[in-house]
Amino acid sequence: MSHDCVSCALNPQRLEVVAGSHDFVVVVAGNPNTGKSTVFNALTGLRQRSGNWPGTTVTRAEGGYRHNGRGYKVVDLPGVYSLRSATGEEDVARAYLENGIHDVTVVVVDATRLERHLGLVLQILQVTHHVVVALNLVDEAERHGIVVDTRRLARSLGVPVVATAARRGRGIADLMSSVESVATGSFTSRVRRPPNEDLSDDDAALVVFAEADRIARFCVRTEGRRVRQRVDGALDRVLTHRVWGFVVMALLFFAVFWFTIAGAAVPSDLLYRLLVQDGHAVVRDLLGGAPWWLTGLVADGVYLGTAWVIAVMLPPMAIFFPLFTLLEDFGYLPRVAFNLDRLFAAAGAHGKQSLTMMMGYGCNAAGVTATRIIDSPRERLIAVITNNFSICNGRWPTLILMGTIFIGQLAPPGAAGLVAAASVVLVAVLGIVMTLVVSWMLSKTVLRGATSVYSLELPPYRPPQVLRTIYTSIIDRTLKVLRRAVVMAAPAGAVIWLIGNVDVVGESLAAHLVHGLDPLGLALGLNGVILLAYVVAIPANEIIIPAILLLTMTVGPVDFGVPGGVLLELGDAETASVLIEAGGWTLLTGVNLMLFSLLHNPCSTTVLTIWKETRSLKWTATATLLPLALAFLVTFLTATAARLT
Ligand SMILES: Nc1nc2c(ncn2[C@@H]2O[C@H](COP(=O)(O)OP(=O)(O)OP(=O)(O)O)[C@@H](O)[C@H]2O)c(=O)[nH]1
Ligand SMILES: [Mg+2]
Repeated sequence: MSHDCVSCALNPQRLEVVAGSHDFVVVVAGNPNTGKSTVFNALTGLRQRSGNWPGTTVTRAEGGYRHNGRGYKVVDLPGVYSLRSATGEEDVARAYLENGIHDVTVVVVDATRLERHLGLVLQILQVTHHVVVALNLVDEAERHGIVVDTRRLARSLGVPVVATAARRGRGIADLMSSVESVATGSFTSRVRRPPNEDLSDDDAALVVFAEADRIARFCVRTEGRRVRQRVDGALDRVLTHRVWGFVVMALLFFAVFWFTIAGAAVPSDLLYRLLVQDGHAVVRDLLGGAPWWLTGLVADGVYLGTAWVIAVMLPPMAIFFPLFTLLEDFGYLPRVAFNLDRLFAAAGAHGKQSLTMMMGYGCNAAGVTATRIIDSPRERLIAVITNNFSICNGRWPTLILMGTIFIGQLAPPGAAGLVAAASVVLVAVLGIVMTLVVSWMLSKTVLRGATSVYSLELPPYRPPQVLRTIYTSIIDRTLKVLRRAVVMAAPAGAVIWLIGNVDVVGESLAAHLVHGLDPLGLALGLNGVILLAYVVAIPANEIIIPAILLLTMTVGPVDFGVPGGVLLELGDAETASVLIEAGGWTLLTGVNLMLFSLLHNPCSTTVLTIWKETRSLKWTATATLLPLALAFLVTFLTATAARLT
């Protein structure tokens, strides 16, 4: 089960680095959250994910650089607390450090917490002498009046020590030179006394930590008062307070969603006019001489589907990801995990599940991979199965549109936006409630077992780099997700156009399918169009709304007298009137679509990721079908209740 992937990482064959055009292999190791991935990125110029919480990296990443005419292959590992520990993602790192074929180990330590991180350095030195210590985060140490004497440290350890501030690239050139001198043998590390073989593991650990403490006291000087601890402490008293912690959390998340929804409105509108309205006309013109079906397929199917997805998804993602990353880099996410810990424990789940839940807000596939930070297989499965209730990017647009045209409309015009945002936030909160309820149900039935006791290290608050965060989260996350959406939207647009235009016994194929699905759809307070759209959108949820609009127009009773696809050029108000007049939608349809969107099965990418992570057909099927069954049940209940009143 979940540890299969870890054990194959433990397989020594997998640990061999494939020979390529490099002369040396360098591995970056260290305690969690010390900036290993940031050092890796600075060395290689890559953009491996970093974040201010322990457990950001769960698998190893590889890259390379050239220095003085030699090629270096670099491997970034998950953090380890100790070479003796044995949790999921730590195993990957530990096995690599002990058996991996590498020439130099760069051990990254946090200059502000040297005493805690030297233990691991000493343990690694018992395995290899080819070590360079990257004393990272020296910028933060300077800010807090902590001075580390690198010469003394290097002398005590017998290996080169380089001060770095990897986020700004400081010290990286020196680090490369030191790596070179250790790799080529021009620097000979001092061989340390081997550990006493007769000691028990516990005693050996005590010896190591006593030495770490001695070296740290010898090399670290703290100037001035420990302002940082006071500030961090004061912040934590509020942010992790039993009552205020929740208040701040609710306000912060409301603010993030509200900024996303309100801030995306204007740019979305602009893109919409540019890509969907003007762009569509241009594409049709360009295809002027082509046969009608080609124009239809390309302009009304592929182009419109894709343009719609970009216009609707790009702005909210470009706002949501940077905001979320700023909170993450500041160090807020582990505090949320701390606050929600009791709720998750009461639900029989692991406290770290709140971290994986939050990763799911961008993309459930990412959330599922992040569950590797949970060691217990039982609790990890609960986290995998319930990640679906974190609303991913593909689903925000549907919620926002439904909230705007069905719920916002109920409020007076001035408050419409706020009410629409509130309805979306309410659905998100419902998602958290569902996560807890389903976790509880699973832990009481098929996934019974003890709740793990774990220690969550609260990382220090770190002022994030605002501009850089905005830049990297737009380039890395937003564009990556968008590319995927577009790749999925183009063929889906073509499929929808085709089934809408291929006639079978007097009706289009789409009409046959929609009418077949109508009875079930209406019983759920939805309709056949919505269900068919969800089938077409199994590869990617992003295309639900364009699929619904195109299908409504194709099979709806009202003839708008316009060629296929053109209805997608409508704004919110017109979209509403199309859905209501041609599709026969009511408030119930809008609300139930929101509920269905929250609950239904994960997209195909996520299902594939669940399979890769669990290697179990049973659990992959459970994670796929349980949410779908819930979606049917909840929408059926609300539809029935609505009909009775
Ligand atoms: N101020 C400052 N922040 C840094 C520096 N290096 C890394 N950080 C920040 O520290 C946090 C942790 O960095 P990562 O590179 O993700 O750390 P990691 O060691 O790979 O973490 P895990 O993979 O979770 O073990 C991020 O928020 C980084 O932006 C630095 O030199 N200075
Ligand atoms: Mg990392």
